[in-house]
Amino acid sequence: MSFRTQPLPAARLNRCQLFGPGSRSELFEKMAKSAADVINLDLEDSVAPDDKDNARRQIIQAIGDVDWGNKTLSVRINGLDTPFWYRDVVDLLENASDRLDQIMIPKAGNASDIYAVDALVTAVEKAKGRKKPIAFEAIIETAAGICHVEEIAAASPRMQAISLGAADFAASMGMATTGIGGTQENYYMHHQGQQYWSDPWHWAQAKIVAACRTHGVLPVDGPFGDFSDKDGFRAQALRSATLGMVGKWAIHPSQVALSNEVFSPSEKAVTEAREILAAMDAAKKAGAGATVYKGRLVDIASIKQAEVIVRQAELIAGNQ
Ligand SMILES: CCC(=O)SCCNC(=O)CCNC(=O)[C@H](O)C(C)(C)COP(=O)(O)OP(=O)(O)OC[C@H]1O[C@@H](n2cnc3c(N)ncnc32)[C@H](O)[C@@H]1OP(=O)(O)O
Ligand SMILES: O=CC(=O)O
Ligand SMILES: [Mg+2]
Repeated sequence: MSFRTQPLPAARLNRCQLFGPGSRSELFEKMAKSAADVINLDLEDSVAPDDKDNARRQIIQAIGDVDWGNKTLSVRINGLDTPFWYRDVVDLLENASDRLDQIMIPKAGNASDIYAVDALVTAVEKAKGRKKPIAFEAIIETAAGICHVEEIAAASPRMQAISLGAADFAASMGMATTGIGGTQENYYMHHQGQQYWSDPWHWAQAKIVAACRTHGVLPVDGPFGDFSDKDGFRAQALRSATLGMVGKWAIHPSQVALSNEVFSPSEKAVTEAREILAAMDAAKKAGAGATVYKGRLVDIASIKQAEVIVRQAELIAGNQ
């Protein structure tokens, strides 16, 4: 292993990110009362161009007025290819209260995109004497973004999370689908008369997870458009969790509980993880690096695996 140890990501819960358009202020209180760990107030694609100024004003007002509890409060700004993004950053940083935690940068294509937003944010923070540094999350949702995901993860000490945005990603890649995430009807293997569905998002997710883990950034799965399909959402979220992602977006309140459930380790998993740690502790005292737990090998790597689950359980317990 490299002598550089893998940095831990920010110690915060990110099991579910609930989105809502900045133009729909009647949703803000409902979002604040939800069980989502992260709130994403949107200035980008859920807001019509003529409504951007109004949405910006409403969001700035609500950041100060609404009780957001202990949630991470994030605003998705417009992409760097639009005339809106600089005004989003300047107005937010000049006028929003210190309750704002994070800015989400959509369609990040390379490290320079993050650098540009960082330069602007840093200047306004200094000019206004803002006490709390704003964190960044980015969305990988273009061909350029997935090619450069590692440099994006490393681009700024402000970077705390990266999501896969399945809708724009599919469009940018020229994928033959209008579905947002989940199983794609035509993506299957055929064997002896049977169809076996594959996961077209898998490779991009794995690439994002590796880049994030290398640089201590939280990897997150993005939207699942069909909010009436709970089984489909759960299957997608379970695959993401198994690959190392820490959470998923909710584009409708009905997806919040599902996401929280999938990205919270079960009691059984936590008990097992603690038992593995205890078994390895006993092995260490006996001078062994490996032992047997429930008939299977556990060794020093198992300690690190178990610690992932215990750390998440402790974060959840600390949040209650
Ligand atoms: C795909 C690429 C992306 O960029 S995704 C991220 C950007 N998109 C978004 O932010 C969209 C977020 N979602 C929404 O705007 C709405 O949920 C959509 C999907 C339009 C559905 O709205 P609507 O028809 O009002 O839903 P509904 O009648 O089923 O609502 C039931 C109750 O829940 C509420 N609700 C709705 N959406 C939210 C939300 N995002 N956060 C919190 N609460 C929400 C509704 O107001 C309604 O409440 P009540 O039962 O009447 O009190
Ligand atoms: O912004 C999210 C997406 O899926 O596109
Ligand atoms: Mg998008």
